[in-house]
Amino acid sequence: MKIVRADVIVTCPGRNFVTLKIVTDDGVHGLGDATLNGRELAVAAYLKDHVCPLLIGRDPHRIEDIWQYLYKGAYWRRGPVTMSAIAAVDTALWDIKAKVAGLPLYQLLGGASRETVMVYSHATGRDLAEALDVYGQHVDLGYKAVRIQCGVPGMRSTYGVSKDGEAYEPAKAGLPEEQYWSTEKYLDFVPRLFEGVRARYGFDTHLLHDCHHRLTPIEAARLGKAIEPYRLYWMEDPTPAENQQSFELIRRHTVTPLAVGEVFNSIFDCKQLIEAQLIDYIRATVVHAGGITHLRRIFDFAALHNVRSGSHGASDLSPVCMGAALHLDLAIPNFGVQEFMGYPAEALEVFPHAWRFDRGTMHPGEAPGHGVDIDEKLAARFPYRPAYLPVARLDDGTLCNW
Ligand SMILES: O=C(O)[C@@H](O)[C@@H](O)[C@H](O)[C@H](O)CO
Ligand SMILES: [Mg+2]
Repeated sequence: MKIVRADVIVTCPGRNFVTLKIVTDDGVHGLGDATLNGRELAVAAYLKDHVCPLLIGRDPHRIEDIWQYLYKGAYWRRGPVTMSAIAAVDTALWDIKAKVAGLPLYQLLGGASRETVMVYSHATGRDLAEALDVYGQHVDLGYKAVRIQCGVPGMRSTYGVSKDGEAYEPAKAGLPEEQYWSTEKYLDFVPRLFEGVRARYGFDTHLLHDCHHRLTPIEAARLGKAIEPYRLYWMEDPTPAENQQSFELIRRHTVTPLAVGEVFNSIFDCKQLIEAQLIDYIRATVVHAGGITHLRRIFDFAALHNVRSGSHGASDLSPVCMGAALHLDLAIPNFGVQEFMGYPAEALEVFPHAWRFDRGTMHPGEAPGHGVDIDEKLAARFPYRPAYLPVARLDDGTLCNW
């Protein structure tokens, strides 16, 4: 079998997505997600100009060899653009292999280790009262794990909260929006949010929260310690993880579980975090961490150190990525939880999918491959629209972590 075509499809059904479609001489095709929020066209160009021509004529079954060829052969290793492109190729090849075998992808990964995949949803509110009400709505929908984010009194904007009460979407059309941030106000307020959740809903649901890289290690340590009575499932991205050693300081002070990894693209971004058991959940995902092949390697390494998975699944990771992620989630022994924000209705139409959601759990479905396809005619009706993640500044104008 040979690869005869590799096409990059850019579409914006509610938000921008980049998809790689690989076609074989047998007429089988596979899809991979290549979406990098706010830098979509860079990955599209990397694929079109530098990767697709290298694929033509190769045997699609040689997934590991093609992965190594694209990784080692580029000379320039790692980085989100390169690794998202490699991920797209890898995911499409696994899709093809499973389709040829006539099996859902999870069967090729060792078969199901569980019946369903627990997902966590996003409860957001402009203030405490709204956030607590929305949390309750998610519990009523059957979610067993809910992440809560809330507007902070005295702060004009904050991470993770939609302005209009609609579904939260971080990227905005046009140039990046400037937001403001005050760690002091946040740290004063946020323990009350978790106290409110536990007082009203008890301890039956897993409670999650994303700090979105905003704290210094010592601030994160202070927060983790303060919120121990509310027993969070995890505190996510408390501080930027470029310096993995930072987490030693946080760990020394708190038993609040830590989850990190949505911006990671390689096992080397989390090697120390995992080896030294500085985190509890690794949140890397298929599209940004080199595809099924490389993410499986990360998860297996994490399993050796009692670290569980908690893959990023925001709406900027396409329904193709979600499909692929669910197969891995179902198969690996050290699964923790999968993020699921849902998608705009148009996106679900552009990407027909076998995965399904049922009261806080998901399943990748039994279709051969990863089970997600693309309606190219419909996709063409939604051309790319520039959209960017915001940036954040402190009161004095200093640019800080968003
Ligand atoms: O945990 C999450 O879902 C977030 O951190 C994301 O919304 C993140 O900001 C976006 O996916 C960035 O593209
Ligand atoms: Mg996050």
